[in-house]
Amino acid sequence: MEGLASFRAVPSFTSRPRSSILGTALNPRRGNSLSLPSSSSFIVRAQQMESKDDEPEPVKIELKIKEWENSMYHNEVAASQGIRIRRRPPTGPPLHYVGPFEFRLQNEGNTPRNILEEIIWHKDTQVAQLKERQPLYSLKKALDNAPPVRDFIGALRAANSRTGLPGLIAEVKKASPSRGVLRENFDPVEIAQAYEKGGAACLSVLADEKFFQGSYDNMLARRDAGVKCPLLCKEFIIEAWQIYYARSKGADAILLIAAVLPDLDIKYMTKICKMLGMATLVEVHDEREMDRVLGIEEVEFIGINNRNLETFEVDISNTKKLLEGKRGEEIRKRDIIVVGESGLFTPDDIAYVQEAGVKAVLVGESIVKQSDPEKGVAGLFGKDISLQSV
Ligand SMILES: O=C(O)c1ccccc1NCC(=O)[C@H](O)[C@H](O)COP(=O)(O)O
Repeated sequence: MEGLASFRAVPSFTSRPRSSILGTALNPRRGNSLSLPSSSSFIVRAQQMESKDDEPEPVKIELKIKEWENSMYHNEVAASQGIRIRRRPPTGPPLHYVGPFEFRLQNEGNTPRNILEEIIWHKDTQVAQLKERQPLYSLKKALDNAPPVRDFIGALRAANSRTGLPGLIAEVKKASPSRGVLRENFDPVEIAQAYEKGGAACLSVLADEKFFQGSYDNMLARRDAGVKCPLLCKEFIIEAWQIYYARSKGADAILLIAAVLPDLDIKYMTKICKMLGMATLVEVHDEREMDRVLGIEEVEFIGINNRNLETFEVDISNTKKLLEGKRGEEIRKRDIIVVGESGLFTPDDIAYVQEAGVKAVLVGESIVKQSDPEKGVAGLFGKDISLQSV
């Protein structure tokens, strides 16, 4: 269904030069013709190319076409792997004209279909801006001053053998799209210290500002405050540049979401992490994603999210379902560490996912909401799991 989004009068319809580009373009990667949306909407896209700089008009149009082709190509590959999350269309909603009026139509193609897609489209814009300020070559130089990498998976294994319980990745989470603000009085460093004292093996730090009220700077602040737990940068990664950025801010591990990234991206980004000494937690939500990820030999660390990031529905039996049968066997054979993520509130929940086969859990809401997060950790496990206790 189409809806009117914005509407304004333009001085003259003919004052805007129309491009002669029509409904097909060459896709250089495949050397064949790529089918485009209806020619009229494509002409309007080309018309929209308002300049940010002094590039001549044909160059700008060419660049926009390339940009458009890239996102279309990505979406085609992603869709062939069952990925529903699309990349942001580079030119936004197309313009339409009626007499002297110009208006934009919101439709399936140019409006995010769910919250995850909205986050990804926002990331796309944000990363483009950040990259302009700090291109990859200067980011790579900044890595020389980054704090040394700590062994994220090693810390989880050690905690698991010390306590006999899943190692805890405690999430420092102020707010979320599904739950709103979780904790008003939020001091990220104080919460991290409390989690560590309570026995967390690692911390998950939300970096996204717009949807989670997180920040990259929280990571460095924690390290400066002497927090020793390795840090997972909880961010929506769509480009390798973000991995270098996370490392420069002190991250020891990053998250890759299989619902967003095609297999080749996961493989490539996992290799970059390895090169940087970081761990890669690859997150899945359903059997199809699990099978894709198990098909990537570089993967050694998998998170099963019990939350559907498109609908927010949470069901902890998802962890059990994905670890049953052949998948569980393969995971054990390859000694892959599995993390049960989201919706874990009680010692029974922890016992349930442990029984299903996880060696670690990622928990946010239930512990961050406690007035004393250190005690919250003990409450979650039904016992004191701090270093002093065992
Ligand atoms: O938590 C959300 O609302 C959310 C929405 C969209 C994308 C991601 C989202 N959360 C990320 C997570 O999966 C959780 O922060 C993490 O697993 C901890 O979950 P919980 O213990 O239930 O807070």
